[in-house]
Parts: sequence; structure tokens; C-alpha cells
Amino acid sequence: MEEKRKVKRDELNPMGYHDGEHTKNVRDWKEVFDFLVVDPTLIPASDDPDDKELRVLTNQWPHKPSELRELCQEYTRQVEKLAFKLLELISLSLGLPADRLNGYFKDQISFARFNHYPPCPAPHLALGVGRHKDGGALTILSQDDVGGLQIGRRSDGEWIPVKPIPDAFIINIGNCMQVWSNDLYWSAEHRVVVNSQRERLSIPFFFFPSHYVDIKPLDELINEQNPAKYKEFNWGKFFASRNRSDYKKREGENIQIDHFKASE
Ligand SMILES: O=C(O)CCC(=O)C(=O)O
Ligand SMILES: [Fe+2]
Repeated sequence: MEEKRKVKRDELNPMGYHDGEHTKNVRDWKEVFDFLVVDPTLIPASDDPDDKELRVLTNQWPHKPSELRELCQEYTRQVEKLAFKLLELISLSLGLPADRLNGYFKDQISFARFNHYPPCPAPHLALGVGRHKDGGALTILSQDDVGGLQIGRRSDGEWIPVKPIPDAFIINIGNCMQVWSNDLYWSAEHRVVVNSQRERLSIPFFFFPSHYVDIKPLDELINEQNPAKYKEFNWGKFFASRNRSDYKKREGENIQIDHFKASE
């Protein structure tokens, strides 16, 4: 516990250890450790569109276990390669050049997270993570054999458990990919249920574009018959606004991707 406290995140540095996260204003039954892929990483200081100030994020590593830092860095080096490979395959699947999306990640603000979901005495009253869509381009998720992740089926919203498969990653489409592809790729809503018997561990890698990238449906994919379904938005500001709502309970509605839907 002492080591965790030394690397606890705060309002200035959101990296490190944290056990009070909120998804859409509801506290999650979990503790997390976050670390950046690129250290340091620059993000907007606030979600105010007129505020041009940037904030420097840096990693916070505990002294114990001493090999944690090196292991984490090696993990994200490898998973990042997979993320770029998937990005290229998705571009090709959309009929675009393989490297069409790569430029958006020149100063990526990606990070990885250890999620620890302790056993919960009243699992029907809590969620590990409340329903949400991942914000970035892709999420590459590694999970243990306990299970608990559920995906909201697009047709009827029913929660479908994602069965853990040994040595397999789960790939989630994020909001940015949904918008770039003008809904050809869909960012599935998901949540995590907890249980009273076993703790669970998962490690998502959130593949996030550079903060200054403006996200909109790709020109090559829209035309008169198939107009843009989203208005342009700035990724860094979107990220900053979601982060604010992650950090603590807030008044009012949180910004979600549907806010940028073009009017029908
Ligand atoms: O633990 C999981 O399986 C998923 C966690 C998740 O959805 C997230 O951290 O965004
Ligand atoms: Fe998620």
C-alpha cells in the first residue's frame, strides 16, 4: 500500500496509481496503474477550446518491484507494433493506402493500464467499469481467465460476455476509428462485471492519436450519397474533457461521441 501511495495520481499528473475512478459519474470497483507509451507526453491543459496551454504528463514508477518499469516499457514497445499493424490492415480494408492513418500518431498520447478488480462482496450492486466506449483509435486488451468483460450488442444492446481465450488479445474499436470510417467500423459499448470469488486482472493498451489531430470522417469515404455522419472535433480536447469526467463526479452530462453526430 505504501508503494501505491507514493505513485498515486492527482489532478496535475493523471499517471500512476488510482483507486477512485469514475465511468460516467459512477465509481468503479477497481484499482488501476497507468503509464504512458511516450514519456513525457503533451496534452491540452484543459478542455476549453480557447485555451491553447499544454500540460506535460510523465510516468510515475514505484521503486518496488524494481523490474516493473522495464517490463512495462518492453510490453508497450511490442503492443505498439501490433497497434500499427492493425491500423494498416484496417486502412487497407477501407480501400485506403496502408499508411493512410499512420501520420495521426506521430506524437501519440497512448497509454497502458493495469486494471485490478478485487472480489466484490455484493457484485450485483457494483460494476468493475461502467458502460462506455473507448475514446481513441483502437484498444488492445489482454485479460486473465476470470472473465467479466461484456459487450453491448449493437442490434439490441444486450450484454454479451467476452469469453477469455488463452494468449489472445481483444481488439476494441474506439471512437476515432468509428468517425474516420464514417461508421463502417463501430465502437462497441462495453462494461466489466465483478464477482465475489476471484480477483481479475486486465491490461488495456489505449492507442491514441496526437493531441492536435482533428478527427472527422475521411474524405475518401464520403460523397453525396454517403455524407459525413460526424462533425470535426479536436482529439486532445475530447480526451481532456473525458479525463475530467473520469477523475471525479461532476455535474451534468459528460461529452460522448454522439455529441459530434452531424444533424440528420
Ligand atoms: O477490464 C476489461 O476487460 C476492460 C476495461 C476497459 O474497458 C477499459 O479500461 O476501458
Ligand atoms: Fe474500455
